[in-house]
Amino acid sequence: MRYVNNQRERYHFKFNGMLGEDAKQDRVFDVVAKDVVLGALEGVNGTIFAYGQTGSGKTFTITGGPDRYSERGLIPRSISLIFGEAEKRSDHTFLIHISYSEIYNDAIYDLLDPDREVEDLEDLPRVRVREDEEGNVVMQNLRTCRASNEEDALALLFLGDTNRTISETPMNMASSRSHCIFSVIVEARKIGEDVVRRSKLNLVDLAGSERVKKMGIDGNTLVEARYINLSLHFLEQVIVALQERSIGHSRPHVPYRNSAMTLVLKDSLGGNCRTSMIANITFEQMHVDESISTCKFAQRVAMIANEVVVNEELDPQLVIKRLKKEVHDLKEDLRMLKGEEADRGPLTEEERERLGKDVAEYCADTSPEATLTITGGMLFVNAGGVFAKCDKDVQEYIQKLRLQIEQRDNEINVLVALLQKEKGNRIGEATFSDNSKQPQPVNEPKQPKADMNTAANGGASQSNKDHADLTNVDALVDRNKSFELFRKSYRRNQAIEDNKTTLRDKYEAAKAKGKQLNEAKEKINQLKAMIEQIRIKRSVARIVDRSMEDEPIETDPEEIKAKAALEKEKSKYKEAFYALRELKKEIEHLQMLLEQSRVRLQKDFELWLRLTARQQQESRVLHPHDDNSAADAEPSTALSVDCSQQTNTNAQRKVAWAENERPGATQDSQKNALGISNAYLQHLGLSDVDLKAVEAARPFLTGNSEADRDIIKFYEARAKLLKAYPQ
Ligand SMILES: Nc1ncnc2c1ncn2[C@@H]1O[C@H](COP(=O)(O)OP(=O)(O)OP(=O)(O)O)[C@@H](O)[C@H]1O
Repeated sequence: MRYVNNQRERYHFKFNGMLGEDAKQDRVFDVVAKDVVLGALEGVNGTIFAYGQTGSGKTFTITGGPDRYSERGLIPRSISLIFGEAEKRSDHTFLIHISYSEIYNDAIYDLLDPDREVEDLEDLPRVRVREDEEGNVVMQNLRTCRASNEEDALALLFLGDTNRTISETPMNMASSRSHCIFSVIVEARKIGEDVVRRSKLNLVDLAGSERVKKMGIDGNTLVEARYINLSLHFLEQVIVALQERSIGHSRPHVPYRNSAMTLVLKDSLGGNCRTSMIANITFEQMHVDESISTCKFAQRVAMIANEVVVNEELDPQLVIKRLKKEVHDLKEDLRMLKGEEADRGPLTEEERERLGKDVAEYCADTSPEATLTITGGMLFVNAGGVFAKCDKDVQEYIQKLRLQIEQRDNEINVLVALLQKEKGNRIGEATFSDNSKQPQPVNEPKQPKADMNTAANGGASQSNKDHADLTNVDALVDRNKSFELFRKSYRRNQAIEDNKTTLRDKYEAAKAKGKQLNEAKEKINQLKAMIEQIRIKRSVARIVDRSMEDEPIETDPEEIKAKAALEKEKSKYKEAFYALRELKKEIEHLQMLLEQSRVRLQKDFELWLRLTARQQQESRVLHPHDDNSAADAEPSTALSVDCSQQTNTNAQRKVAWAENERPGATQDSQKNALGISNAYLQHLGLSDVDLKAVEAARPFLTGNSEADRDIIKFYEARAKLLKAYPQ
């Protein structure tokens, strides 16, 4: 700790590890997530959550980048590890379910909704969260979908992400203004045992932890920001309470119930859960305050000690199954001992004789090890009086079996009652649905309002209710042209094109591997047939020529050669098989990325269209006789602009950024510039909510046109001024 001018200059934090800017996603996964995910397979609950300021890379870490396969985040990597391990553990059976929810303004929404035409968040089903009598958190109305394999699980992730993208408002397009929780519910049973292990793995992407004060925001944006800050504040309160508790302060209450987010994450925070927190920070000087506050928060979280146990219990279903089998076997024994026969004819003379002999021998044998083995179909035969000697023993044994059966039946009844009660409890808490019943998310991705081609072809199906005012704008008459124009200069177009090329290459590679696989398979079959032939020939030769009988089989040079070739082909086959499997995964991932890019491109296009229309209308109103209304006035660096008389909005707009950049600008002149920017917005009837739309549009405003450059500069300048002089 160091102080300069009474200001703290240095901070020291101690964490489990630090990953630099150049850390790749696979390393992040290995360091942060791998153990937690493997724990979930062993019945230990796990949570991984990312916390940090807006834009620090939380979504990138948890879900992944939008462009490349190598940028897959913790969720797809965890899915891959879970199903890879499940396949390896052949002595276990695994049952995997997925849920995916979003918390926005303290309300929880189910992102795995396959049915509806989602246009905004309110179209998604609402989830209620409550605690049961034992304090367990119950999510009511949250869909929990079965995933039989990795593809199913990825398709569900994709479905949720697509719903998330579609339901984003322009205000939150540039950043996630909600918390998202992707959960994997694992049930593992060892074959032949009655025990089941259950665990839940949560991967949580929290909303950005700052912003309200810096942006002069109002309306929905302010409400949204308040909710985010409030829930993060409650999260902090929970962490502080837990921290105090962990260092021995007796604190009666941990305020989980203050917000939906803290309640949902109750177990992850201070409960039975192995929790990893990722503190995402930005190194830039201007974000140093947020970075320090993120580190402080992480430091507190690091001090909480959770108590983790393996969630293991007897599975009533399995016990019932085993007991039923036992009862069945006992009944069979009983029937046999009572001499009840299934429909078999009478013993033959020969059987009678043999049975009589065996029984006589058994009865004559006085040693305790004496056994009677009855073979063939005689097991259920009424052997007449042959058991007379052992009758008393048999009666006792029968009685014992009866008692055992009764006991087992009782156990079954108790377990069935238990199971019914449990089922009753679960009804209404979560909807378990078999994924196979849902529309396949991969092959039939959620269709946005209109697809890329529809948009390019006139967008007849496009909902125009928001854009009715666009119809008179010349530049927007031809949506085809507009779309093409937009697409070409779209910031992410290059990444989309690159992905298309990669996808084509991967298809080619998969085709080549498929060919290799088939060739190896064919050769394996040929070699097997060849070895078979060699063996037949040799056997025939041995029969014909008795002198060959002594020749050792293993040294047949022809067979040895064929076997070596077979081994070689088998390893080629294996190599091609695994390569093809990897390629398949990569191809599917790329397909999903492209589909998501398509959805986002369409949304961005709509937003751009709206902004362009607004710009043009603005120009027409202000310059009705000026065809070249975009002509610029020089940016004014002198703050003599009187905004009440100012009609040239371009100049008015430029004042803000010019003043912001001007060397030697004073506080007063900058505040004045901010005032002018306010007046500018007011003059146009724009609010900061609209400005947020501009902000959202910024990443894809290319800066190629003067108007675009203007908006970008204005937005940047206003953001900086607001940061310096919060209103
Ligand atoms: N490690 C990285 N490598 C490359 N790009 C990254 C990395 N981390 C983040 N980015 C990029 O930075 C931008 C912001 O990241 P991201 O959206 O993940 O931030 P965030 O913390 O989730 O923000 P918010 O809280 O606003 O949602 C994105 O465009 C993302 O692709």
